[in-house]
This record gives sequence, structure tokens and C-alpha cells, in this order.
Amino acid sequence: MAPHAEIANGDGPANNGVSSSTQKVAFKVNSPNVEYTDNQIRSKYTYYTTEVSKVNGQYVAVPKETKYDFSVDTKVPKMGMMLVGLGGNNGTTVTAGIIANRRGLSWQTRRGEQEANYYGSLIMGSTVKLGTDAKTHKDVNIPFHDLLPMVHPNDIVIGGWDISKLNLAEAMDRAQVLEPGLKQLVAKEMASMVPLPSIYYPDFIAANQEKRADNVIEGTKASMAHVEKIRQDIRDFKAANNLDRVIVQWTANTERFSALIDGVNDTADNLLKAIENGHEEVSPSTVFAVACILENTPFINGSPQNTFVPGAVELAERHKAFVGGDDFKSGQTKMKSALVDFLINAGIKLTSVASYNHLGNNDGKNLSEQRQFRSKEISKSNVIDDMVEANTVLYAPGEKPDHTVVIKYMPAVGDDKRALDEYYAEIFLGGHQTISLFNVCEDSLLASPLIIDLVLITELFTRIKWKAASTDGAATKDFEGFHSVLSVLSYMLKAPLTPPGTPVVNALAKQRSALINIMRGCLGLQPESDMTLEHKLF
Ligand SMILES: NC(=O)c1ccc[n+]([C@@H]2O[C@H](COP(=O)([O-])OP(=O)(O)OC[C@H]3O[C@@H](n4cnc5c(N)ncnc54)[C@H](O)[C@@H]3O)[C@@H](O)[C@H]2O)c1
Ligand SMILES: O=P([O-])([O-])O[C@@H]1[C@@H](O)[C@H](O)[C@@H](O)[C@H](O)[C@@H]1O
Repeated sequence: MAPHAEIANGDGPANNGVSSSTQKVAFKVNSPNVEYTDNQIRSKYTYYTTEVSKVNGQYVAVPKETKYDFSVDTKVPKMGMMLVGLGGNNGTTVTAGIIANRRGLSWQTRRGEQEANYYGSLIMGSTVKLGTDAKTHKDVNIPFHDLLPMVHPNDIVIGGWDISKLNLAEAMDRAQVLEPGLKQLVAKEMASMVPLPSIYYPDFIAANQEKRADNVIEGTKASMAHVEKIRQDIRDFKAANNLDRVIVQWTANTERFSALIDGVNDTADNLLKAIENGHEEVSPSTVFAVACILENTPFINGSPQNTFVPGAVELAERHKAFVGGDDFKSGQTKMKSALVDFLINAGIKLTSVASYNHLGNNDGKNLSEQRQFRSKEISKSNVIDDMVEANTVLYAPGEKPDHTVVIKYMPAVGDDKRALDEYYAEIFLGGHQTISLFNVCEDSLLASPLIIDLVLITELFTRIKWKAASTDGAATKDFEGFHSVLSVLSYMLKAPLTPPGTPVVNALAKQRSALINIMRGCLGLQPESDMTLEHKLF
């Protein structure tokens, strides 16, 4: 029987897990600037910034106000998530994790009973400050998931593609990530899920992946056939599961970079032509991205390759389709984007970062080939640039810390990556600080919650519209969506994709607060500044 997009639907076994009914508005904002209708939250928001210019060699700072109208559709859709690489370590782990949470499963481990949870998910595992208690003036913190109406991960319907034909129970065993106690509880449902055949262009991933490729879409690359096949797969999945929204995420192998060639992938039209002609520099991930853009289906790249060549970004902008990426920020780099922010913003001059890791999963095997490693080396290396450039006290223009990234494939350790880092810095009066880290990252258990966060946030932003508020009563433009390149996803990503010409922010704390404060803005609430003047001025 031809493989097809089997799914784990939201109507699986009795939902003994956390209630996953469509989320209602968890709290109300009482403000003349906020209006709640049956299916919308509408807010008037004043965005305060400081515009700086140089006058006669001196900076002049001018406070600026920009008024926006925001509208959030509060009807949470029935959503599907289609993973490219569904049969991989991440794909099987996130699928099993959602099934386990939906069914409220618990299982025996050598440390005793373990219950399903969403730890490691920004949205499902953390809280945000809403404000301060009117009487006690103490912080009132609420679950991040309650800030705005969002899909509950328990309700996500999962499908996707893989070049390996193993069903998800067999693939879960191959991944060697999950405890036997959990695997046996989800095996039946996982076995019913069979990845759809996928696009396979051998030159883009390591040759050592070839024997896995027994589930491949046939036909020549030189046509739009592969694009149209993926589009049809998405439509079929959506119809078969009666979905309102599908989001596609790449968690397949890391590809080599595509060469950027004028006339091939520099513009949308050239890229479409290059796909028609089967150009060798068009990767499977770019074909998936183009298919999703044309199908108005958000596409997120969880790997480091340059899927979003300029032509793909231009196509997304043309179709007002959402894209996001690159490369899940799950362990070693996540720690780096917090630690470097702390060191440099503490006035400590970081002069060297050595990041080594070894791992033994299939991802590591694929990365053992130089061209695939190079993609990962780039995404793991650029994460400190913005923080260094921002500190002109410590660093002269162009001055950077030494920074090296090493990845070795050591099968014995499997998915439990060992990350060893040394941070070396200059401190007061010629002193030095050396920070050595040994960080065991169970890679798929760290990445899977990010896969969930990426789709939850992306889906939310498909329901948020904005327009510049009229200041003189003149007619304003209609509401429109955020820019196609969803840079609000940066917290989950090593090499955040941003709208062309806009800066990249890698500092973890900044990324988190940007997302929270944008969501607060949609509620007519000002950013949480942590000034707590109420605790200082009395
Ligand atoms: N912590 C993490 O696990 C982490 C962090 C950052 C990035 N990533 C990236 O996520 C990706 C997946 O990681 P993983 O550990 O699950 O790897 P994996 O090798 O276990 O899974 C990748 C899956 O993709 C499949 N595949 C390869 N090419 C495909 C194609 N063209 N179409 C469909 N399927 C295809 C493979 O058969 C495999 O099942 C990798 O690119 C990795 O670099 C992982
Ligand atoms: O997210 P992170 O821990 O910095 O980076 C990880 C790398 O260290 C690892 O070698 C690779 O296999 C993972 O895909 C991930 O990219």
C-alpha cells in the first residue's frame, strides 16, 4: 500500500492529559484602548522609541511615538504540523511527546514514575509577568501560553515526509531517544504513522545517508512536479484531517549551502525558473519552502542551511507567506547566546570562545561530512557577532573574540551530545576569567519543545494584524500581517532570519522580551521594563 499521510489526530484515545480545548481569553485588559469582540482583541498601542542622530559630533536623542492598531483573531484553529524529516530523532520524539501529553501518560523509568510534560517549551513551560498586584505590588506572573489565545500542542495533528519509509514506531526505536516505558505506550499510534515520500537530491546531504533513502518521490528534478507534489500533500493532509491551518517545519538533515547565483536564486522569478530547469543549486529544502509559500503555508527551517535564498524570501514577500529559520537553538548555542550576553554586558572582555561537541546520532553522522558540517559551523559561529559589535568600549571596530566550533561524530553517545566550551576573558587590570562548561544536551529532548514553540508562535502570528493608526483622522491603510520573515521566532533559532536589511539579535534575553512585549502590545499593554519604580519611589 502506498505510504500516505497517516496522522495522529486530536481525537486519539481519551484525552486524560491537560485540557486542550480551544483556549478562551485567559484574562481581560481593562483599558479604553482595548476592545474585546466575539472573535477579536482590538487594541490601540503607542510604540515609544528613541531616535538618535549626531549633531556636531554629539549624539542627540529624541523620544518618538508611533501609534498602531492591532487586531488579534481569538478563534484558535484546528492546526496540523507537517514535519520534513518526520522519521528522524526530532520528528519521532516530538510526535511521541505530543501523544504522551495528549493522553496524560506516565511510565516507569529507573528513577521511578515519569509523567508527560512540556518542559523546555518557552510557551508551555515558562511564565511571563502580567503586572503587579494592585494591593501587594508583588509581580503577577501567568503561563506564557495564556498571554494570547494559542493552539494547545495536545491538539496538533501531525504528519510529514521522510526519505526513510520506516513507520514512526520503527523510526522511534532507530532514534534510541525515548525510554522503553514510554515507547511501548505510544508504539501502536506511532506505528500507524507512515511518512510521505520526500524529495531527495543526494548531493545536498551526506553520502552516508543514502541507504536511508528508500521513500523518495520519483520523477525528474527539472520541473515544478516536486513543488506541486508537496503542495498536493499539504492539501490532502489538510482535507483528510479537516484542518483550518497547516504549518510545515524542516527537521530533516542539514544540507550543504546552496551557492547564491545571480540569475538562478537571486529573485523569485529566477528561482521558479531554476526549479523548472532542475538547477543543481536548488535544494530539497528550498523546494519545500517554495511549495509552502505558493500554498500559503508557513514554513520554518530548523536546520542551518541557507534554504531561504534571496529568491525564496522575495517569493514569500510577494505572496505574504510566513517563513522562519534557521537552525533550532537547543543547547550549546542557546547557552552561548545567554552567557556571551552576560559577559559582554558586564564589561568583561571575552577574547576567546572554544565550542566543541561530539554526538552519536544520525544528525552527527550527517554532519561528519565537511559540507554539511560547514552549514552548522556557520550557524553556530555567528551567534556572538551582534553582542560584540554593540560594545565599542571593549572592542575596536572589527575586533572579535577568537571563536572555534568543532563537532565530532562519536556513535557511542547517541543523541546525548556532549558540549564542552571554554570562555576566556580579560578582566580588571590584566586579570583573566576562564569559564569551562561541560553540558550534556539530550539533543532531541531539547529540540522537540522548540519545534512545538515554533509552530505555536507562527500560528499565533497568522492571526495578528496591524495598521498604523491615523493621527489626523485621515483614512489609513487596511490591516495587514507582520512581515513575511518572522523574526519573532529568533529565541528558538541559532541563526535568526530577519526581513532583508534589518538587524539580527542573538541575545537570548532580548529575543524573549521582544516576543513577550509584542504580544503585550497586541493587548494594549506597554513593555515590561522591570523598572519597578513603585518599589523605589515612595
Ligand atoms: N538538538 C537538536 O536535535 C538540533 C538542534 C539544532 C538543529 N537540529 C537540526 O535538526 C535536524 C534534524 O535533527 P535530527 O536529530 O532529528 O536528525 P535525524 O538525522 O535523526 O533526522 C533527520 C531525518 O530527515 C530525513 N531526511 C533527510 N533528508 C530528507 C528530505 N529531503 N526529506 C525528508 N526527510 C529527509 C532523514 O531520513 C531523517 O529521518 C538536523 O538538520 C539538525 O542539524 C537539531
Ligand atoms: O543547538 P546546539 O546545541 O548549539 O547545536 C547542536 C550541535 O552542537 C550539534 O552538533 C548538532 O548535531 C545539533 O543539530 C545542534 O545544532
